This record gives sequence, C-alpha cells and structure tokens, in this order.
Amino acid sequence: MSTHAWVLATGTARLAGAVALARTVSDEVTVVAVGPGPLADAAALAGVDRVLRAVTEDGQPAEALALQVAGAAAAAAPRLLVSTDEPAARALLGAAAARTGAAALSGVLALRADGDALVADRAALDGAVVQTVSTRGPLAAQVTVEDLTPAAGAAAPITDLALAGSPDVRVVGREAAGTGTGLHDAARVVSVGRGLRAREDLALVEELARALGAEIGCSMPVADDLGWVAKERYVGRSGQKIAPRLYLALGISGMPQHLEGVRDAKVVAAVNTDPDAPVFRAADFGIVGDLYEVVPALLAALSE
Ligand SMILES: Cc1cc2nc3c(=O)[nH]c(=O)nc-3n(C[C@H](O)[C@H](O)[C@H](O)COP(=O)(O)OP(=O)(O)OC[C@H]3O[C@@H](n4cnc5c(N)ncnc54)[C@H](O)[C@@H]3O)c2cc1C
Repeated sequence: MSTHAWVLATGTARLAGAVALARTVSDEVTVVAVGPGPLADAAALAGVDRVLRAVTEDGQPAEALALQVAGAAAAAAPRLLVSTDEPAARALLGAAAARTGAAALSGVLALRADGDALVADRAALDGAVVQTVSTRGPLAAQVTVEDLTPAAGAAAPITDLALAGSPDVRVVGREAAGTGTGLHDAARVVSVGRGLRAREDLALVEELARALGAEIGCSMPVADDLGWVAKERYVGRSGQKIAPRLYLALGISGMPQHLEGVRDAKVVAAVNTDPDAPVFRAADFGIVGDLYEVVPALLAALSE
C-alpha cells in the first residue's frame, strides 16, 4: 500500500522518530513545520521527503494556525497524519483529524499495512495493554516514539504552505510558571511514587534528596490524587520533562506515561519491591527492595 503521510511538527523533539514511524507505511513523508521560520530548516534534516512551512507571526502560538493547517490537510488528503506528543502538535492533529475525517488515535507505538488497511499498535489502559487498531480510512496518529538521530543526508526541499488568513491570536504576557521547582536544572532528582505509605514518610525521601543535593520529583498520583507533593513536581507525559544526570525512582511502577518525563535522563535508578515492575526495564540500575529499608541504608552509606 502506498500512503502519503503528513507529520505535523511544532518542534524538533522526537520529530525524526515520528518521521521514521510514518515511513514504515509511507512512500512519501511530508513534515508540516508550524512555528518560527528556523523550525522548517531543522525539520528538513529529519529524514523527510519535503517540508511545508507554516510560519507563525511574532508571538503567535502554533495552535493559532490549527484551522488553517487542517484546511490544507483536507485539501492534500494524506492517508496518514502524525504528530508527536508535543501539546501544540497534538492540538494541530486533532483539528486536522476533525477536518479530514481521519480516525484519531493516541499513544501509537507502531504502524503497519495489512492489505488496504492501516494497522496501529497503541498503548491503552495506562500502558498495561497494547491494542491493535485497524482502519481502511485515513488515520491521525499521535505517536509515542523515542528520539532518533536522523541519518546524515541532504536537507529536504522546503516550500511555503499557503494558509488562508492569519488568526489574531498573540502571546501578550510571559512569566516563569509555578514555583520555580529547580527540576529542570537539577543534576539529580529523587522521585517518589505510590510506594510511599504516608505523607509524613516524605521526610525520609527529603533527607535522601538533601544528602544527594537533589530536587524532589514524584509520580502523578502522589501530586494529583494524594496532594503530598506540589503538582509542579510530578514527572511524566502530562507533567515535567526533565534531563537530570541521575533520576532515582523510589516506589514508582514505571508506567510509560511517567517514564516519558525522564527519557532524557542520563542514568535512571529504581527501588521497587516488585521485581517485575516496568521501571526496571527502563532503569540503568535497580534495587529490588523496600524503600523504607533501602533509603536508610543509602543515607547511612552516604554519611560514611
Ligand atoms: C493520559 C495519562 C497521562 C498520565 N501522565 C502521567 C504523568 O505525567 N506522570 C505520571 O507519573 N503518571 C502519569 N499517568 C499515570 C500513570 O499511568 C501511572 O498510573 C502512574 O505513574 C503510577 O504512579 P506510581 O508508579 O506512583 O504508582 P503505582 O503504579 O501504584 O506504583 C507504585 C509502585 O510502588 C511499588 N512499591 C510499593 N511499596 C513499595 C515499597 N515499600 N518500596 C518500594 N517500592 C514499593 C509497587 O511495587 C509499585 O510498582 C498518566 C496516565 C494517563 C492515562
């Protein structure tokens, strides 16, 4: 099956991975680069056949062009539309899916052709299940991929995407968000999950963080459901994406949504009582054990 794909890009993070995934079922892959002008130049190096450039005006968020990009998608009618997990790219994908009538799927891990159908494997139920979804119609896939370094090659040609109008939407203010957690600059992060039994036990984790000169992070439920740690500190797909030199996960199961936040960490270490916890598959170092025993032992070792 020959399938023309459009990859909607508002940044370059994981773009080459998204292009490579689109290519598994497509002979021709076009990146639609929606953002400041230089984005298209970077996208042209992502292993793509051509780039359509939709330049945002000064201070205009990429999502402001969602209807215009969706209109262009409807005119080109690609069989496959793809975005990474970047929030702005997902907004563009949703608009394009609605306009083109494509079936929208999130968390797509792999694609293949089966006769005239496109078949997607996608993560469901918090990543506990991989669903296989098939469609004979157009597909709009938000893909969950690793970052790739594209093979060196010539830059793809860039042409301007003709857009009907430019919406009057501008960023009119900008200030640092949240409480300035320091997570983004931290060389070390000690992060805690639902393996922690009580709020007061956070003191133990904080003591370890102090001893390591680390910032505190957590899984989503610890911040969102339990409210034990500030929401600005939860790590993952819908939380903070961080790149410390050391990420120490204490009592965190390691669901894909959490691990997406530490894809760029240099070293991931995990402590979990369950030897089959998914976190160990992503960890460079792991201790199968009770954090209530391992953390005091680490503190004792650090004080020696
Ligand atoms: C759309 C969507 C977006 C999401 N975004 C995020 C996100 O951004 N960030 C995020 O974190 N989650 C996110 N989630 C939720 C995610 O799927 C998981 O549910 C969540 O990460 C689980 O948190 P946890 O690991 O702390 O808890 P659990 O999954 O309950 O794991 C607790 C772990 O602690 C271990 N444990 C228990 N006791 C001990 C002990 N004494 N010592 C050591 N280990 C122990 C257990 O073996 C278990 O592995 C999202 C989910 C969805 C659907």
